[in-house]
Amino acid sequence: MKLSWKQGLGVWAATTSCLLLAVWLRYYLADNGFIKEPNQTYDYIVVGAGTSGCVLAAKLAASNSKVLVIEAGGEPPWYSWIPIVAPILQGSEQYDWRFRTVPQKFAAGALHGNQAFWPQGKMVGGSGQMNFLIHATGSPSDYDSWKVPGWDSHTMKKALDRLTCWTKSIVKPLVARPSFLLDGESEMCSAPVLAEIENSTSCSENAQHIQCPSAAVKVQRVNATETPLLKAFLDAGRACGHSVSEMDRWSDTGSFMASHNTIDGKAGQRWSTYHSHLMPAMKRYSNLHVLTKSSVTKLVWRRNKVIGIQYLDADGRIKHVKAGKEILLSAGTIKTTQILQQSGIGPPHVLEPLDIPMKADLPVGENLQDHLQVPLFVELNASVSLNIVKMLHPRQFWNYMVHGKGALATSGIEGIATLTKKREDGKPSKPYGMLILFNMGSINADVYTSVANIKKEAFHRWFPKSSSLSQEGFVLISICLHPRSRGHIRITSPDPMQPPEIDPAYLSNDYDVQCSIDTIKQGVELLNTDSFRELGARVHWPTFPECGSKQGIDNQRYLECLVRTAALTMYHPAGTATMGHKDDPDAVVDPELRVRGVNGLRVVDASVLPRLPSGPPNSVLVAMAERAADFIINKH
Ligand SMILES: Cc1cc2nc3c(=O)[nH]c(=O)nc-3n(C[C@H](O)[C@H](O)[C@H](O)COP(=O)(O)OP(=O)(O)OC[C@H]3O[C@@H](n4cnc5c(N)ncnc54)[C@H](O)[C@@H]3O)c2cc1C
Repeated sequence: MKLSWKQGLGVWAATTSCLLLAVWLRYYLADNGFIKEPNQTYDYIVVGAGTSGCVLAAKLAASNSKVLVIEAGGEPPWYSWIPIVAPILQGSEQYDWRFRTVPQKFAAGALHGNQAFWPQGKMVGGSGQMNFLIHATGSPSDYDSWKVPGWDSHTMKKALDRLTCWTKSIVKPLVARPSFLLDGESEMCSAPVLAEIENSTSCSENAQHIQCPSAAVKVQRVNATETPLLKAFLDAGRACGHSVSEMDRWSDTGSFMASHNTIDGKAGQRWSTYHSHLMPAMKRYSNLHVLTKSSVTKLVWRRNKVIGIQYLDADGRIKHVKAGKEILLSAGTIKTTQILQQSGIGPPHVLEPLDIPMKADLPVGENLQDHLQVPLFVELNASVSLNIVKMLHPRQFWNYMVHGKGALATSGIEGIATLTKKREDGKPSKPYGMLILFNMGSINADVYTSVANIKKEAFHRWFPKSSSLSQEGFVLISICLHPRSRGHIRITSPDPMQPPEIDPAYLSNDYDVQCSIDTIKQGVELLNTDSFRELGARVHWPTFPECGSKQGIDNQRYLECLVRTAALTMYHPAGTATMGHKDDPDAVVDPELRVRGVNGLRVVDASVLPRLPSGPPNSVLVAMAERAADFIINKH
């Protein structure tokens, strides 16, 4: 029987809808353990069910404690499990906090009002439920530079190794575990595996001996033999004299490699800490309660001890819950800062004008830092990239729904390079820049301009071919790994529902501009190698009028202007409740993440990072939260 195109479309739409419904049912019916009304008292209250909060809650619940997780957002939408759709959640009123910075003096020229938009997840899973899934562990020198007792590179390596389990390709087909082992249980990698590394060689001997952790980060490595673009990236790196490594390396020397993404390789799904930690713990422990759509506004005090929280429930009523042991703030950098200041923990110059009684004079909100990215579009004339037409092909849906494979099962991030350079004494520097290969030829102007606040005209000068849905190409992202600019987050009203003032002071330190330029130059150099020439690679230098008419790599003034115009957030705000030695005046929390001078309160999220690691921080935060849970369990 021959179908007309309309009938064919109808069959395709019906099949797709059924499959989507099946996925939806699978996730929604599986989620239990959410409560409507909390008890009056718990041992621990975890504020925020994001990357860090999910880990803490699961580990504390496994220690037999009564745990309440309180989350401002609701359950994540079913489509958040599909790796490629992450950007769709940005800008959503329901799932994104939609923070905005104040106008930036030295950056953000392409953005309306020089204001950067900062998406942050507002749902169970937090920002880890909408992120781009890059798994990175940083470099050893990152942790040593913190100079915080107990957080050196040696300790962090152990914590990160405990998280991730590498295995070799011959153990395929992968068998996903039905639920996670929790405390005290473990298994070997060679049996049901928790991580997929295809074609790995460097770790294969070790793989049999590594103990899989109780609740691991599943990591899928993009396979260079399947993606010609990644192969070209790695070959170009090699041709330019960089080292290329098979696996995530624990080293300060920098290298090019395939991206490791936190994707469940078997199902092709996002692997956030909701999935890895909270969801299995909710199914297993009746002492773990999760309350959603409830926003914590303040801490409740008895003298210098925090004994509970005040929150607004889903109907906007003010309510209170007590914690017998501790409150753990894991609300993410911005909201944790806000809750602390609103509760009287912060610097006098923030609290006094608002008549908020001071409980602890600490530099909460200072030391704000973020990674900035400069994305450049590289056009190709070979059919090797993803684009919207290819992604929407019915075969991709089928492949995804039936096999958990294909374009929808990827994040689009395929290659990562950590860069070093020669110092004056001839020795290599520590990693300073990162290149990311984002395999996406067509970029939707409406989506991108609205989520990133980009002026339409600037966008078209930046991504001139974006209107073609079948465009071949990729986005080469350059990141300065250790920016020196520091900003702040400050509340400007005693009303907890008013957003705080966010000023990252982007590019206020000239080092950050030059660091971005050096990274861009190393990225563009790759395009002159045979591997990219064969694909017809051509970079589009944005033609911003304010940057003059001489675009290109040899024009320093153009490059400076480009960075100040086109740098965007890489979504990693951190540092505002920084961790430090217990007597360090710049520290908000001590090495065990207790708020200095306050009893019963810890902070466990990106705000405690003294300095950003050499890469996206999500997996580092998972390791930190696992360690924090150990501190807490050992204490009580
Ligand atoms: C778009 C995007 C892409 C990213 N890509 C990557 C990547 O590829 N790789 C990577 O490593 N990192 C990435 N990141 C960064 C990474 O996801 C974050 O650093 C990490 O998730 C932060 O974890 P957290 O625990 O500090 O906070 P979050 O995960 O943001 O969790 C905070 C939680 O607290 C809740 N909350 C806030 N206020 C309250 C309140 N008052 N009451 C109750 N609950 C509250 C929030 O709703 C949220 O669920 C990305 C981030 C974004 C936004």
